[in-house]
Amino acid sequence: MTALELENLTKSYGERKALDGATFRVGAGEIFGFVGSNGAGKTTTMRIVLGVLAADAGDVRWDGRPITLDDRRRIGYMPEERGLYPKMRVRDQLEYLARLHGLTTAGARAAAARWAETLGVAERLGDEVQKLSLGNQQRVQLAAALVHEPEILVLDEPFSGLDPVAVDVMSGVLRERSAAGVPVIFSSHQLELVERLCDRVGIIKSGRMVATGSIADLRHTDRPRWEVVGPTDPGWLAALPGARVLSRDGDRTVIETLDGDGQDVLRAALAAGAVHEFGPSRPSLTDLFRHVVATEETSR
Ligand SMILES: Nc1ncnc2c1ncn2[C@@H]1O[C@H](COP(=O)(O)OP(=O)(O)OP(=O)(O)O)[C@@H](O)[C@H]1O
Repeated sequence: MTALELENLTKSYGERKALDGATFRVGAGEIFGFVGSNGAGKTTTMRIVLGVLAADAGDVRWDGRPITLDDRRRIGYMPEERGLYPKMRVRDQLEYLARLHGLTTAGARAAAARWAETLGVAERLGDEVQKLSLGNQQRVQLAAALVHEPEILVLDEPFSGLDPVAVDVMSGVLRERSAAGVPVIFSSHQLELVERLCDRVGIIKSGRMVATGSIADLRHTDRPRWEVVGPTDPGWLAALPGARVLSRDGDRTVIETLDGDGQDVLRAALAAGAVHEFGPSRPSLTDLFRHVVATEETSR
C-alpha cells in the first residue's frame, strides 16, 4: 500500500528547534488531521514533505522508499502563505499550473474547468484572482492543488476562513480524493471539523508527536464516563463507590466510574431528582488537545 511516512524529522531555525523527532504515517486513502498549537511545527513538517525546506535529519518516504523529486511533483500542495498570482485570471492560473505539471493544453483546460466546477467557482474562471472573496480564492487554491491529479495531498490550513458551505464543499472533495486512494494530510485548528473528517489524527507539540491514532483510539478512556443532566446537588454521587466528578457545568455533570453499564449511575441520579439527559460520555478531540498541549506552548 502506498503510504507517506515521516520518520524522526528534526529541524532547527538557528537556536530554535522547530521539529524534534516527528514521526507519523499517512496511508493510502486516509485523511490525516495534523493539529497542534501555533508554532508547534506543522508548517515546517509540511514544507519538508514538499521539499521546499530540508530537514536537518530524518526521512520522508513514499511507497516504502525515500521520496524523490518526481514523487514530490505528484503532491498537491496548499501552502499556508497561499501563492496564487493575484492579477492572473482563475482559468489561466489553473491551466498554467496544470501545464507546469505536464498536462497537455487540452487536458489542462478540461482539468481547470472540472475542478472549478467541483469547487463552485466555475463562474469566476474569467476573473482575476484578486477580485474574488478570500473564501473563493481559497477554493481556487484548492483547485490549484488538485488540477494535476496529485497522488498525495498536503494542505496547510485549507479550512481557515471558510464559510460553512465552503467547508462542506472542501470536505466533500477531500473525502472523494481519499476514497480514490489518495493520502490526504491537512493541518487545522478547527478540531470539531478534524474529528468529523479524519480517519486518523496526529497532535504535535514542540516539534514532537504527542498523540497519533484513530479518533476512536484517541477518545478511548480506560474507565467509563457518563454525562448526566439533572440533579445539581453532587450528594447523590455518594451512593456510587469509586465514582468521581470530572466536570460540572450547571446541571450537566460528567462522571467517571470504575466499571459498569451506567444503570447504577442513572438510578442514583434519579433517586436525587429529575434526570433530563443521560448517556455515555467520551472526551472530544478538543478535550484531548487541551489535555496534551500545555498552555505555555502558545507563547512560543
Ligand atoms: N523561517 C523561520 N525562521 C525562524 N523560525 C521559524 C521559521 N519558520 C518557523 N519558525 C519557527 O519554528 C517553529 C514552528 O513553526 P511552524 O510554522 O512550523 O508552526 P505551525 O505549527 O505551522 O504553527 P501555526 O499553527 O501558527 O501555523 C515556531 O517556533 C516558529 O517560530
